[in-house]
Amino acid sequence: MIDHLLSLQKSEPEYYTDQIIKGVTMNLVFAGTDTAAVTMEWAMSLLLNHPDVLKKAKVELDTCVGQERLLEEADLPKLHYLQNIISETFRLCPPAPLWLPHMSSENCQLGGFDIPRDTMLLVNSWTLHRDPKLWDDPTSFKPERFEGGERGETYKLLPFGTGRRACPGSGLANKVVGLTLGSLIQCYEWERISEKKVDMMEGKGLTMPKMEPLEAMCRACEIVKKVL
Ligand code: HEM
Repeated sequence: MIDHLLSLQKSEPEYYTDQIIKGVTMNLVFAGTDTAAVTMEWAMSLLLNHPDVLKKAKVELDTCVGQERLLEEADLPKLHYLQNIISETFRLCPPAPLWLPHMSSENCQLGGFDIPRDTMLLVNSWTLHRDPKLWDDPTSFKPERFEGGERGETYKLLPFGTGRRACPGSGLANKVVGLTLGSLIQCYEWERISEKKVDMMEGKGLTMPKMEPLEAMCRACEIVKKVL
């Protein structure tokens, strides 16, 4: 991508300055790394607290991919239950819960409030994702609620924002999270470090980190010996 930006600098040097290129690159690194890492930490925490869900995901991976080769990007569309786990993680623990600030371009009304032009507006997807008017049993972790795919509950899920300023990295993020989480489940047997459930308290920060970093135990599966 930097190569591409540098070649654009040759044709349009006034716009693609070094400062713009540095800014775009840093923006993508900041926007794309912590968000995906936090999602995986929440997903693993939820799975460790719901071993039945973890077991079902493992069965899906063993059936669709097996223990002879590693999970690949091309496998992801077949792994519906893994995708449902990711959707349910995004619902309960959206890594960018306040999106980015938006601004009203005209006077308008929102939810019965008069909003003047040029007002900063923050959307709280954490609250929307737990609204009992929109979701059945909203605080429970139930990946099955997404079983209808696009025709099911997915349209109410807004972890990447919506509209023209929605996250341009959503496709990449879904692949990174799917491949990493899927590989962790395919390659290792996971357990909590004690009988006590993983603490799900949220810490402070733009990308909604866990208050307590996740600690877990894992044992390598057959595939790890074969591929490493
Ligand atoms: C789990 C991963 C991610 C989540 C949950 C996420 C979420 C979001 C959200 C909620 C917004 C604000 C949308 C709005 O205000 O309407 C956003 C914006 C943005 N995201 Fe992501 N993001 C993720 C990964 C990525 C990745 C991988 C990239 C790029 C490599 C990226 C690049 C951006 C950029 C550049 C914007 C600003 C877009 C604009 O202002 O027009 N994000 N993201």
